[in-house]
Amino acid sequence: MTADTTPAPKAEAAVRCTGLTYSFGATRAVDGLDLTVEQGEVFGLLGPNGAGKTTAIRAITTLLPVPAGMVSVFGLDCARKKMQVRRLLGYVPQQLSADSGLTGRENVELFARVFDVPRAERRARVDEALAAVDLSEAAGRLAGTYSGGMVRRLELAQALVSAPRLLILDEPTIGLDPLARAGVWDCIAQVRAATGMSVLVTTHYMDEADEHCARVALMHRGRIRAMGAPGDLRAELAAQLDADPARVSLEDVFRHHAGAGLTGADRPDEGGDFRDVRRSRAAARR
Ligand SMILES: Nc1ncnc2c1ncn2[C@@H]1O[C@H](COP(=O)(O)OP(=O)(O)OP(=O)(O)O)[C@@H](O)[C@H]1O
Repeated sequence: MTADTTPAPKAEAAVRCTGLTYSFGATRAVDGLDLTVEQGEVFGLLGPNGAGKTTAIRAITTLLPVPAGMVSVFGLDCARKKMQVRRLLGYVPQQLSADSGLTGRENVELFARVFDVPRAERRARVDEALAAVDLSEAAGRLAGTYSGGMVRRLELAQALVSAPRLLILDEPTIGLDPLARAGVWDCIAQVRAATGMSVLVTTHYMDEADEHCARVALMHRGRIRAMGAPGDLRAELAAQLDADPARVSLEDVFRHHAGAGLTGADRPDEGGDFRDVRRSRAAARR
């Protein structure tokens, strides 16, 4: 008897974008984006302010139309199966979505109702979501009394309560101190390990993506400039430059692929590079 060598059918990708293009008037925010997020992976979409990350995410979440190209989530066409796609998603937007006048628990309960979690399961699912982000003890306090890190984790609980297969997070750690950032990433890792859900996250913190994402896409001016496992991208550049791989960062990879344009010198309205962005956000917080 011969062994069956037929390869197992490949699982449908969690996200597949092919030639996604989106313009705001004359501004081409996303310019022919090809991207695949495999099931179960944590995928980082990286780039400076204005790179087109949020626009791409909003097309994937069906909040923006797909005027050119194709976007699918678990094989469902985002342009034609909006409601089915939405049922598979948990989305934490960049803007704060928690209500400071409600307790942590009430915020999560609200999302459970909005996402139509069956009434009989609601209490248990809210408890589980709060426990997953380590907010069980603080659940009875008003969200307005939470620290920045707790608010971000609360928003994560809001997105998790509907048990999504794909979690999409837009800049989940922006404005947080290093300890709070680590707390958010720990929650993401634990939930992913427990549920096997796929995670698509945008950030311009290259060091965080390097540590926490299985694969990343480096985006600049609406286009992907490099894509792969962070370690592979760093090793490739080190080999090209004949440099010590330990001394090559993901930020170096980005600079290498995005070139001089990253400084914004030829696009003054966008302004600055990663270090400038970090500095300006830090200054804004002060
Ligand atoms: N509603 C809008 N109207 C007009 N232009 C927009 C709008 N939203 C985004 N843009 C422009 O589209 C481009 C991509 O913006 P987008 O917000 O997708 O970038 P981003 O990578 O998410 O940036 P950030 O890290 O600041 O969130 C930018 O040039 C931006 O100015």
